Amino acid sequence: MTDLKMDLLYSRERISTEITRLAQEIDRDYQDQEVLLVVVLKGSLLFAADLLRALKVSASIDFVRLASYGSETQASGIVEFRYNLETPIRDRNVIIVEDIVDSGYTLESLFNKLLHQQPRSLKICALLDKRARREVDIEADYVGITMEDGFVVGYGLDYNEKYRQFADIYLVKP
Ligand SMILES: O=P(O)(O)OC[C@H]1O[C@H](OP(=O)(O)OP(=O)(O)O)[C@H](O)[C@@H]1O
Ligand code: HPA
Ligand SMILES: [Mg+2]
Repeated sequence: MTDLKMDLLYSRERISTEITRLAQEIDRDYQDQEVLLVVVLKGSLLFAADLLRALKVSASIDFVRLASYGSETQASGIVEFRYNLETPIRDRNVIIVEDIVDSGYTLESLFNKLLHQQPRSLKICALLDKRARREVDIEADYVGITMEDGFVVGYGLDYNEKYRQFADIYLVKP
C-alpha cells in the first residue's frame, strides 16, 4: 500500500529494453577492455544490478554513497559523501552508474572527485535524465530515458526512503 498518489511512467519491460541497449553501447565502446562500475547508492542499486548482468565486457563493481535529497523532492545542493570507494581507480576505465541526473549536483561533485584520482577514462551512465531541472552543466554519456519534469519513484528511486522496491517507475502526482 502507498500513501502517495502516483501513475505508472516506465514499465519494467521498458526499463529492461533500455538497459539492454545501454549494455550494448558500453560493450561496443570497451571491446577487449575492462570497466569498473562505480555505483551511486542507494538509488542506483537495482539499475546497477541489471546493467551488470547485461554487460558482456569484463566488469568490476564498487560503491559510493552520496545523498542530497533526504525527505525533499528538491535538490538541496549539498551533497554528502557518506562512504567511499574501496578500489583505486588510477588508470582504470570508470563508469559512474546513476539512477537519475536531476539538478546534476550529485554527479558533478562525484565526477570532479574521481577525476582527481586519474582514471584512464571516466564516463557516466544514467538510467533517467531529467534535463528540465538541471542546475549545473553536466551530461551523461550513456542515457536510458530522457524524461520530462516531475518526481519519480520505484526501481531504486525513493521518496523519503520508500518505494525503492517497485519494479516499475512511477510519477508522483503533485
Ligand atoms: O542530480 P541531483 O539533483 O543531484 O539528483 C540525483 C541524485 O539524487 C538521488 O539521490 P539521493 O540524494 O536521493 O540519495 P539516494 O540515492 O540514497 O536516494 C538520486 O539517486 C541521484 O543520486
Ligand atoms: O525524481 C526523483 N525521484 C527520486 N529521487 C530523485 N533524486 C533526484 N530526482 C529524483
Ligand atoms: Mg533519494
